[in-house]
Amino acid sequence: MTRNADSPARILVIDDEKCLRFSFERFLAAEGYDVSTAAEFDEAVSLLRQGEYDLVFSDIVLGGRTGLEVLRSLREYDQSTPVVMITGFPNVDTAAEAVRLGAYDYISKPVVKKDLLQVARSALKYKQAIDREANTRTNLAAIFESVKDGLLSVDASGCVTDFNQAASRLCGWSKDDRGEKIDALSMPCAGTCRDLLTRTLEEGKSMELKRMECEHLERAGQVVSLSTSPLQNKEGDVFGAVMVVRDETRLDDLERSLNKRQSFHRMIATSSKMQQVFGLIETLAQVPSTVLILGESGTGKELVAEALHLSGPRKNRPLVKVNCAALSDTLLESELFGHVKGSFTGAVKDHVGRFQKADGGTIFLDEIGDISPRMQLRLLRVLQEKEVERIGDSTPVKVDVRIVAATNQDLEEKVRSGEFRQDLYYRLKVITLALPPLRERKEDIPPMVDHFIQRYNEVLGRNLQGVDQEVMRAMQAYDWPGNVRQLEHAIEHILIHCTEPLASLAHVPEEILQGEQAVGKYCADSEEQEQQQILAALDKTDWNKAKAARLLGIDRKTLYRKIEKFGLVEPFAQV
Ligand SMILES: Nc1ncnc2c1ncn2[C@@H]1O[C@H](COP(=O)(O)OP(=O)(O)OP(=O)(O)O)[C@@H](O)[C@H]1O
Repeated sequence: MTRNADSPARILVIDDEKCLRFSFERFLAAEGYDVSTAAEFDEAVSLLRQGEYDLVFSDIVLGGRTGLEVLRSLREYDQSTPVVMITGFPNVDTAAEAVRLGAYDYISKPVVKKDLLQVARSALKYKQAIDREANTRTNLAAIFESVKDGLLSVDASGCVTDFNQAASRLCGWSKDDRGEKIDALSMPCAGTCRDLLTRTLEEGKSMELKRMECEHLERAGQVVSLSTSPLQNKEGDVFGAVMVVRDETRLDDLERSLNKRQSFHRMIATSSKMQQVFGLIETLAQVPSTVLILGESGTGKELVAEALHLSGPRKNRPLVKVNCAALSDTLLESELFGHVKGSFTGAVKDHVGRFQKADGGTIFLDEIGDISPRMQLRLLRVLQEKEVERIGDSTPVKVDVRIVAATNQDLEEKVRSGEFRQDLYYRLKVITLALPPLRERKEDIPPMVDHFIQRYNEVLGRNLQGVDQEVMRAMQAYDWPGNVRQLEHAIEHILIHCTEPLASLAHVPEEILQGEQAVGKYCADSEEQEQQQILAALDKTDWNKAKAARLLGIDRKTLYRKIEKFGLVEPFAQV
């Protein structure tokens, strides 16, 4: 029978004296209690079995039976309902005995109304407290079982006192393990949790272990976080410990796949175009063929070369990078092939070339479109013969080097115009890998912004939390002629100019706000066009070379080299 919490307390009065039953009923009912009466044992037992009582008054002598028998019968199925014995003078000892056996109290005849009501109130209060405790316990047990985390408790001696279903599922414990010492249990895992619990008991301190693979035999790859706390009494004595086992396997898997998609080596990108690039890099890394990386300046060609090297079997051998546009022809030749002492003025000692330094590994020839016809021929020989000749020494040296080249120029056009050797072009473009410009993969901008903020926070010792929505909108609207390099510079600019936690438009470089599209995308098809683009950028920026390089989206060093190559002079300096 379900009882409303507001319904009056139900009291059963058991006595064979009619007038006592009558006066008890009257006194108690007047107080608002719901009172029933029984004159003898069988009737009492039957009423008790039918209904839920909050309190029982029972005469200690009931014809041939006793109040003790009523108590015993009730306790077979109900531990909490208080029973108060009613006793005449000669039976006081029996009543006291009844209290020892589990009766709540006794009252002596003749019963005074005041005493009756007082004992009723106190017994009902006691019953309420017991019910509350039982409810709490039931709720706790329900919570204990319903939480997804595994919970386990041990006593002071390390014996398992309890664990929930999640703990059985995660750790493989069974009913039989209750009461066993945790360090004697055979566990299907590395047993890290057991060690942590034991230490918690010994040291009386809470402990935590984040994300560890627990080497569970039946749940391969299971990753859990553990936290333990000592159970202490008011005096601070440890009387046990609890452990929470959180299953992080799914999170770990998710993160792993997310990471895989968000970054590849040092590259950040979520766009499908870049996912394809990542996949292609993985495939190409396994073959020794020459790869030509194409893409506008700042798209990440150098990072692709790095990823190609690091994803393949040569990863433990050197990756040697050469920016062909940053060196003069003679210097480039000596850098690539090496020289012997005295082979030219200034060759004061032997020099090992970068091809030899890269032996067994990879050489990355950046800005390959810029090399002179003489260098083109020398390079062709290396590609054909797989050997190099040092300047001043005609003995060829065998090299085992994978060649990865990159350019932001239209090599095909250069071949047509006779600026680039066709045979070398065909040797280089065995496999081409084209990197899309940033404007064609704008979904990569938010993760890159986060990445660069994190990087420059570290470099500059700052704590920028991010950029506001307007900044992100402006960044998404902009076309980024300088691609990722320009985005990176923009974030560096923001970090330098912003001291607030969140960057706003006021901190964003002007060219992005004005949607300036620089001087046309920097991807020159001919030297003449290239020269014009560079001049336009220099003009626009009053010959501020850092700004011009940013506008062109090329490296500052490359710009200096180009200025030198084309013999460009600042108009003001000419006067
Ligand atoms: N996907 C990316 N994730 C993170 N950083 C990137 C990414 N792509 C490029 N960068 C960064 O942008 C800058 C330019 O990249 P990188 O030098 O590889 O470009 P590039 O195409 O070789 O340029 P250039 O043609 O001028 O030599 C570097 O600082 C690089 O770390």
